[in-house]
Amino acid sequence: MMTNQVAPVQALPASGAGSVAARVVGLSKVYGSGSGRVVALDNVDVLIPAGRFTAVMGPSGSGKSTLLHCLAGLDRPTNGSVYLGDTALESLSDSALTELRRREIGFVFQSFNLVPTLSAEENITLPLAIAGRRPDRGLLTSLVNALGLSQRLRHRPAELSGGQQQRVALARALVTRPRVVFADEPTGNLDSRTGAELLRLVRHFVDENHQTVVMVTHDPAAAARADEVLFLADGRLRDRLSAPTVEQVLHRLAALDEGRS
Ligand SMILES: Nc1ncnc2c1ncn2[C@@H]1O[C@H](COP(=O)(O)OP(=O)(O)OP(=O)(O)O)[C@@H](O)[C@H]1O
Repeated sequence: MMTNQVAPVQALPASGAGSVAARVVGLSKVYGSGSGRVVALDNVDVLIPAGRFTAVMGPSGSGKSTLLHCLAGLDRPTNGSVYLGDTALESLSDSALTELRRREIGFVFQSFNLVPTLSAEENITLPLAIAGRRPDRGLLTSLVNALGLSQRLRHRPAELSGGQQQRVALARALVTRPRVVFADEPTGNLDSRTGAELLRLVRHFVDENHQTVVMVTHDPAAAARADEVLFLADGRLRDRLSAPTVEQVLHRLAALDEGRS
């Protein structure tokens, strides 16, 4: 059932249709040592296609967030390689990695992580301000309109609903035109209707703007909005499912549990 194959590095085109946005090869991540040693990821190969929506599922502690953090350059692997496009992250110094992250990666967190003292607009443009770049007004307007935030730009996060805050966080992740947006349980703090609306917007940016998105989720309905679901268990890639339905996702999760017991 599992097709855990990674094409040779040289054979992968850098951009364009059918290209690869990111990949990990032989990725392992070990935390701690001695009796506190935890193998969070164990020799994982994953390929993230450009312009597609990939979901990552698996039981609690299976390594989903660790995989996302390694892919996004927020955490360094113990072994193996992470590529963003053609760039091997291990070849970069910490400052070059920070620079690359600012340019090429957007991140959406479960808890929104907005700056409470800044307005919605200031939160959205913060990554550009940090990078010393001016906002592209056309892009900003189209993002704000697509996300239904035009009447909320002067509001602070505390004056916004959870769904609005997460839409601000999504705009902030998209405003730099990143190569990949990583989302760690972006609907985890939203009710199901608001979560579904956020996923509709994510899907819109994938379909209309060819945005690459990788999302960790526990919710089969959320995963079913993706083009492909990767299933992790015990730090390993156990299964993958293309064009998922909710029923198929549930079935694969059950099979994953049976495989572990
Ligand atoms: N900084 C850390 N120090 C020590 N162990 C860690 C650290 N981060 C993660 N782990 C361990 O690594 C394993 C994988 O954690 P990870 O957060 O990636 O799992 P997850 O699948 O995202 O879980 P959840 O669904 O509960 O968020 C777990 O056993 C966790 O306890």
